Formats: sequence, C-alpha cells, structure tokens
Amino acid sequence: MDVNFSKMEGLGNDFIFMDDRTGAIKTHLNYPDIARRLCHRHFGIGADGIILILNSHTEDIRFRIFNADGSEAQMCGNGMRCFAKLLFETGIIDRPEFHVETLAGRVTPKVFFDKENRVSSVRVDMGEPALTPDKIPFTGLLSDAVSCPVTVGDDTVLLTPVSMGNPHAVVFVPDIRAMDVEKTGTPIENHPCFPEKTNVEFIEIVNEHEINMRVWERGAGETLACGTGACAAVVASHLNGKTGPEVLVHLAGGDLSIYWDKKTNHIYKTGPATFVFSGKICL
Ligand SMILES: N[C@@H](CCC[C@H](N)C(=O)O)C(=O)O
Repeated sequence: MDVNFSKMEGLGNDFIFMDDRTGAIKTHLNYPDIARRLCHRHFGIGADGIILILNSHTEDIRFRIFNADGSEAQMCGNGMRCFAKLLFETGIIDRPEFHVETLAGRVTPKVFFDKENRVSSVRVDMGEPALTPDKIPFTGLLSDAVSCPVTVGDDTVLLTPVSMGNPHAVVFVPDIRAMDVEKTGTPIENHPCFPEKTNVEFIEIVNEHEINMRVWERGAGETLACGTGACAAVVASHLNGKTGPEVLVHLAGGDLSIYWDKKTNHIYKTGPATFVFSGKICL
C-alpha cells in the first residue's frame, strides 16, 4: 500500500510521521516492522523513530512512538513538539494548545508563532516525573534514590533513575566529550536493574542554570537530542543539588529549556520543531 509520511526533526532527533486515524495502515501492516524498515539510514528513509497520529477516546488526539529497532516507547519529548507543529499546520488540530493521549498519560503541547504567523517553537507540559522503583521500573539498590550504584563490567556507576513516562538513568560525568557513549550506554540500557531497559543521559554540569548532555537512547542508540531525557536530567541535577529547577540543556543538536514547576510538580519543555520533507512510500 502507498502511505503518505512527513519527516520532521527536533534538534536533530528525527521522526517519520504517519496519519493512521482511519486504521488503514494497521489493518495491513505492523507498526514495529514499519519502524525497523523506514528508520534504516541506508535501506529506508532514515530516522530515530516513527510516530503515528491516531484517534483518541479520552483526549484530543493520540500519539504512539516506535523506536528505530521497532520497540514501542511510552513518550517522546522531541517527537511531541514536531507532532504539535504538524497537527496545527495541517489543520488536524485547530487550537494552539491541546491534550494528547500517550502511553505516559496526558501530555499538553502549546505552539508559539513568529511575526509571519508560522510556528516558531513548542512548549510541552510533560506532566510529572516519577522516582519510585515500581514506576521507573528499577530493581536496583535504592538506599539513596539519587545515586544508585550499578555494576557495569568491572566498574560501579552511580546513576539517578527517573521516569518521564519512559525510563531514564542519569549519570554525572566531568567531561561529556571524553565519553564513549555507546560503550557505557549499552550495558546500562540493557542492565537487569531496568526490566524495561532504559535511556541513558550523560550530564556535565556547567553552572546552576546550564548543563551539557549526551544521550544513549533505548532502541535508537546515540541521538542528537532527547526531550524526555533532558527533563529527566534536570530532575536528577536538581535533586542532586547541582542546579536549580530551571535549566538550559545543551545537546549535540541544540538547546532545550526545561522548567520544573515545584508547585504543580509538572515539567515544561520548550524548543524548536522543524519540517524536513514529506512524501509517499510503498509499504
Ligand atoms: N528521543 C525521545 C525519546 C524516544 C523514546 C526513547 N528512545 C525510549 O525508548 O524511551 C525524546 O525526545 O524524548
């Protein structure tokens, strides 16, 4: 069957969007297979994941994301900004702020405009972080919830487990450029302490308001940015007394502004969303 798609990116974290509100794609094909095939950088379109636009019974619209390896994730922060821009600009949603059903619960994006009335940035109410072992899920030693020792090969790594609907392990390092992100990230991603695997963020503190981050993503490898990861990193940095609750996160693909509103416990993430191209592919 021929399927229309749009490719978009948020700070270089790139996604292929498909509208399956009629259910036609799901009737003929399987989403994990489509993700593996289309995300391939040499044999496909190339992306970190695919995102489906779907009907919701509880919210304005429903969002599902599959990583490049075909695994389904609960949420995606960069993908959500692109989703909001695409839905607003194509007229699928006609309000700048709306509610989205995800496997991580309700997420609320709001689009902002430039002088030409084009979407310039998107702020997303990402909901509340979760820190309890059952919610992450994390089965390791939690004597001190913000620095859990995990054995990786011959080393012990101290990490902070955080859920933003999807699991994250935040590791503080002195210099992110010196990191072999794949070498350290892979065993943490697949560590038995994380029964659903985990995304891994390597964080270098710049000052109270800025951090540098590199990320090893569950199901996708090293990416240029991770929105849920940036939120988890700010939660971990603040809980460890290294930053305030409002932080600019510098990633390989650009910057994200993260604000943890301690009164409501909600996290707000603001950043760009960019259309790359659209097309039709025979699946
Ligand atoms: N890049 C995303 C997160 C995508 C899902 C993640 N790999 C997972 O499996 O949880 C983001 O911007 O949040």
